Amino acid sequence: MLEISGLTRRFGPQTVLNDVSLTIAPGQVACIVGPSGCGKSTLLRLVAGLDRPDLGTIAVNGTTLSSPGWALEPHKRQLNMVFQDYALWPHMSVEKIVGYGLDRLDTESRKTRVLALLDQLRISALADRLPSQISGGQQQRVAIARALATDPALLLLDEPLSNLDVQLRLEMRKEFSTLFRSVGKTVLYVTHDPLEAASFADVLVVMNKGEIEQVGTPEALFASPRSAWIATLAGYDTSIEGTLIAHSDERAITMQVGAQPLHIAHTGNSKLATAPSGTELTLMLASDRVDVTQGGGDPARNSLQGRVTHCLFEGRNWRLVVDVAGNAISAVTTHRASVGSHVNLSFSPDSALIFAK
Ligand SMILES: Nc1ncnc2c1ncn2[C@@H]1O[C@H](COP(=O)(O)OP(=O)(O)OP(=O)(O)O)[C@@H](O)[C@H]1O
Repeated sequence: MLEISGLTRRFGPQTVLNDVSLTIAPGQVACIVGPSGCGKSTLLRLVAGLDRPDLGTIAVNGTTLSSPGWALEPHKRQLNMVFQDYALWPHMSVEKIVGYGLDRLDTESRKTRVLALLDQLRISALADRLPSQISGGQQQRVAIARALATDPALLLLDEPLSNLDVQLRLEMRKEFSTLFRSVGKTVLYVTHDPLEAASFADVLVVMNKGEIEQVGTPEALFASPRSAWIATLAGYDTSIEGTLIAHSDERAITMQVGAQPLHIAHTGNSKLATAPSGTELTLMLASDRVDVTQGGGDPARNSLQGRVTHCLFEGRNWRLVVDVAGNAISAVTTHRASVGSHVNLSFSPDSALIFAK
């Protein structure tokens, strides 16, 4: 169990982590995602003991690792870290690297443990090779085997797949989902790729500007995203900016988009219910759930009028880019539309998300 409470880290005037609290249950795989610079690596480094917090505490399985004014040295923490560049010692064989932290074991036990790990990571055939004699994906496995060798309570991984090509990254996602479950470790995994994270995480931790924005299973998060950034990940790939005119009820509003009043029924957003008129809003839609019909029309609920600026063939469908008061809205249709033509865009309430800025 990893327990982080009120963690704050400042660098000069910049607060990089602000009052971050998080609990990860034993054996869970938690992936930290968020835009570049939001503080993901800083959080991982504080847990690893490579940096010290200004405020807050960190504990693993009830043992305090860090509290105000006090920090356990990194090598005394029951955890190991896998770095982005693997950090393998170039002059050692794979077998020596993996067994490096096992000097408390006798030679025979050490060999047995190392061979079992090499087997688990499917790199037994590479035991005698140097890091320079194996591929990036294999180096990655060696780094993980080394991190697991001392049986840590917590495994930390910082962007472990970012140096691999796309195909290998997809392969490794599958392997990670099996590996993490089979070793039963609590895992804290940082990545800038939310879909990588969602593919095997038990818990997604979304950070933004040094704070935790949302925590939950990937399915729960994508079903009810709390921010426009998370909504983008959940497939809401096109957006419209406007201003709140009025609430009709808690699930319907009128939003001014350029000269058009847009009446929107939506699935509810508690923050929106209290927003005053004049609030800037972002309406997010999924381009494959926007219906396109030809010609203008009455500005009915959940419909907008615009002009086609691009019509792009995508193999099976057409992607239209439609200008609505300066917003480039994307919509996927089964038929072509002429550039310059006027179209009506409509969407159902359950495919619209609205965020107040
Ligand atoms: N030692 C440091 N001194 C000053 N500022 C730092 C230091 N380390 C990190 N920062 C700043 O803290 C912020 C968060 O950095 P961090 O590396 O944690 O972000 P990140 O979310 O991991 O980003 P990325 O996805 O780009 O790796 C950044 O603005 C960064 O410039």
